[in-house]
Amino acid sequence: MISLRAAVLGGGSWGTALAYLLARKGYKVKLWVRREEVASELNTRRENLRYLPGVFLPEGVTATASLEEALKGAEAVIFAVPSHAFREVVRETLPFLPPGAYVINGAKGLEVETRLRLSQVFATEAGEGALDRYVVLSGPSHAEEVAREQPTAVVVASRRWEAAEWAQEFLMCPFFRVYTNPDLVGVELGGALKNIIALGTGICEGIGFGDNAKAALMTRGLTEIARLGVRLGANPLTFTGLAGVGDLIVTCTSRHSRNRRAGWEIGKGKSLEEALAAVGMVVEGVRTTKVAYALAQELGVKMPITVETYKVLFEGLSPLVAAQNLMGRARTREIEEVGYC
Ligand SMILES: NC(=O)C1=CN([C@@H]2O[C@H](COP(=O)(O)OP(=O)(O)OC[C@H]3O[C@@H](n4cnc5c(N)ncnc54)[C@H](O)[C@@H]3O)[C@@H](O)[C@H]2O)C=CC1
Ligand SMILES: O=C(CO)COP(=O)(O)O
Repeated sequence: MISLRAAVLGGGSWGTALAYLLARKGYKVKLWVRREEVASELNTRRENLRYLPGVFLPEGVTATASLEEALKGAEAVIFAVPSHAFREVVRETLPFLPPGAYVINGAKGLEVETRLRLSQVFATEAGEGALDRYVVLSGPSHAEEVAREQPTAVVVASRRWEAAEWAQEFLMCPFFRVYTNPDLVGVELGGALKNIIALGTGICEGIGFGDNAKAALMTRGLTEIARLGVRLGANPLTFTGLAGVGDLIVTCTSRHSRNRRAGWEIGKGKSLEEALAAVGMVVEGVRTTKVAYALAQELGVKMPITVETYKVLFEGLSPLVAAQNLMGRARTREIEEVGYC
């Protein structure tokens, strides 16, 4: 592919890793960060010490604190900011967004105040028609491994097939394999909801439970992700793919996962605030638990793991009691529940 210009918005671990990848593909990359000092440190040191130490940015990456400069001439704009900042950054970006540019969103979360998926947030800010150039990027992809060129497979989805295919070609490289999926709703929800289960798995490990408990949480967690997903219009098969089971596996088991780590700290007895401070990076699952809990109540979807995780995070329930509650639920069938609400 000919050399393209890309703007990556967000100088955390994911933004830095994606800027690295795109520059390795030979593109000219502008990495937007909020603070001038951070931009100049990235430009001189070539390393993001706070969020992705040990990774050196290729020459093709220039950091800037100016959105206007970052977006000038960009063929693609990649959002890599936490989901709670997404609406605000979209709003600031719109005046400078080149008309034909594709928007690729790597954030994995839901908006707490509105309970919207991030593509819906984008549509409310940019207009419904802008969704034709909007693509979500999801799947098992820890920044620490992507930026070290470790083999990774991800998925992109858009309501317009051509946009997903464009993003696939744009992102794909020998260490980053990109699949397409037409199910925007399912790919967004899979990426967001798996973080709740990763928190739960971390809690479980922090308590000292073993691999059986972890496997049970992941499997039954996938069931409730699919239940809510189907109720919200997703294709259940998406949850058997990279944005579903794939990302669930990596987030529940990887030493890189911030959601799993935060859960582990809570399982060891830390408060939510202490756990978040110990992680020091965004833990999307905390806010997503709030949204999924509210949606489950409102829509009457059975999500017992989400409910217990919510109570541990926000109502001071002891993790051990939460585990007992899950184990002590009325006996039920396995298969008939899958994909149901
Ligand atoms: N780190 C990873 O391996 C992956 C992360 N993601 C997703 O990417 C999104 C970003 O996560 P990370 O980069 O990992 O987070 P991070 O915690 O490493 O960094 C967050 C970055 O966002 C910036 N930020 C915070 N509030 C902001 C605001 N209001 N406006 C602009 N920038 C703001 C922070 O200064 C920081 O640079 C999340 O939704 C996460 O789930 C997705 C795939 C992989
Ligand atoms: O989504 C991710 C990997 O695919 C990152 O997960 P964490 O935010 O838990 O680190």
